[in-house]
Amino acid sequence: MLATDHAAVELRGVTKDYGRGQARVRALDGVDVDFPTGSWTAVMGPSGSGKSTLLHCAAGLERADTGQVVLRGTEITRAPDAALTELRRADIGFVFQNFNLIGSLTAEQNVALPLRLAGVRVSKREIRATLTSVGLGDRARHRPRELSGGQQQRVAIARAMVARPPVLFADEPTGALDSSSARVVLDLLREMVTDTGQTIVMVTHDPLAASSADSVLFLSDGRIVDRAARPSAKDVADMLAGLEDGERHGREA
Ligand SMILES: Nc1ncnc2c1ncn2[C@@H]1O[C@H](COP(=O)(O)OP(=O)(O)OP(=O)(O)O)[C@@H](O)[C@H]1O
Repeated sequence: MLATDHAAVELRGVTKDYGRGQARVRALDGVDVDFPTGSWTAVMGPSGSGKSTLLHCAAGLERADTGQVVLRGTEITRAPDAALTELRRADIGFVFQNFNLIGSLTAEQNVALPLRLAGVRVSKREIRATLTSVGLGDRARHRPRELSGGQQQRVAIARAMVARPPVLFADEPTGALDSSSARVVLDLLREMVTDTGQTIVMVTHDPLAASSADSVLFLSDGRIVDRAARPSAKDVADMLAGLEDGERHGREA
C-alpha cells in the first residue's frame, strides 16, 4: 500500500510537562507533526529531548497537557480511559527495547496472547506461519530465556505482526541487539510497511536504524527542529552531533 494523504497519527500543538513549580520540566513544547499512513518515521534527538514522551503521547499511553492527538481520525487527547484502551487494543502495536515477552509462555503463546486477550480466534497454523516468517519456525515451543536477544525481538515483532495493528510504535527496537540481529529486525519492520501498509513510529538512538526509515524527525528540548527524508546514516549521525553540540554550547553559555 502506498502512503496516502491521511495521516495515521497527527499531533497538533502538543505540550507535556512533568513535575510542578521549580521542578517543572517541559518535555514537549508545541509539537506539530503528521505520521503518514503506510510510512515509517524515526524519531531522534539528544537524551532528554522528549522522544519517549512524544511516542507515549502519540500512542495514548500518556495524555498531552494541551493540543490534540488524532489517531486514525479519532481525537484521543480527551477520550475516556475505556475508549482509549479499546482504541489502543484495536489500532496500535508496540515493540520495546526489552522485548516485553512473558517469560512463562512459549514463543507461540506470546505471539497469540494479545489476540487471545482480545477474544479473537487465531489458529496455531497462523501463529506458526508468522513465527516462520520471522525465521523462528523451529523455536515455537521455546520460552524467552531459551532465545537470544535478537530472537526474542523477532518474537515481539511476530506478536505485533499477527495482530496487524495499523500503527506500530517501536521504542529502541534494536537498542539491545548486535548489528546483524538489528538488521534482521529492521528488515522485518520494512516488510510491515511495504507489504501490509502499516505505519511505524520508531524512537532510536542508532543512526543506522533511523536511516532505514522513510523519514527522520529530530527533537531538541521538546521541539521538532528538523525532518529529513531518507537520509543516510552519516547524515543522521551528523545532524544528531550538531544538535548535541548545540545543547552543550547552550548549557555552557
Ligand atoms: N515521569 C517523569 N517525571 C519527570 N520528568 C520526566 C518524566 N519523564 C520524562 N521526564 C523529563 O522529560 C524530558 C523528556 O524526557 P524523555 O524521556 O521523553 O526524553 P528522551 O529524548 O526519550 O530521552 P532518552 O534519549 O534519554 O531516553 C526529560 O528532561 C526528562 O527528564
